[in-house]
Amino acid sequence: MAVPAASLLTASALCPRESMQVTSSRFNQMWVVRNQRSFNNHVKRVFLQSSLRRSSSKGPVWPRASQSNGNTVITTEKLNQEIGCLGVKVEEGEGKLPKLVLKSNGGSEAEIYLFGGCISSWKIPNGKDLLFVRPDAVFNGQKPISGGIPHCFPQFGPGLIQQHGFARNMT
Ligand SMILES: O=P(O)(O)OC[C@H]1O[C@@H](O)[C@H](O)[C@@H](O)[C@@H]1O
Repeated sequence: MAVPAASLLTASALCPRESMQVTSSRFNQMWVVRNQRSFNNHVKRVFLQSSLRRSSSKGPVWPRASQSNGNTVITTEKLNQEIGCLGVKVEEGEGKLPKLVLKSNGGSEAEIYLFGGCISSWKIPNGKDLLFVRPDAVFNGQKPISGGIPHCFPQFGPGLIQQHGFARNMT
């Protein structure tokens, strides 16, 4: 399961002083993160190297949504067998994308799309949803889901790679 990769990436961004291991199933690598700056530099190096190998006359090819979708298709049923448990269920969400539905004893509920690890909904016990996605958000497993609580990594906003980084395209 690759979801923890996105979560760990965010955790490393939130805890820059912590040393932690970050695994990426997509790149089959494990990094020991000692600090955020060196991790970001490492990520940039990895992408620079791979993009230079694929560079054209137009310059380096940075990873984009359409290139991040080469994962094996796994059914909701199989995902439930792997990670489902009391209060944690995988359901088919918008665009047939799998989402985790978390239910607490206290009556609150959250939904997390595995694509990008995007938290799209958090309902408090009275049923009121405190999060929202953009009304025109696309759920096609290629374009990042706009809204909710996304994983923007390794950058926020525009920069060397696509807006808000590549983590929003990871599954
Ligand atoms: O449309 P995206 O890629 O999901 O980005 C979400 C938002 O990200 C913000 O950083 C931008 O200022 C907004 O303009 C944008 O709508």
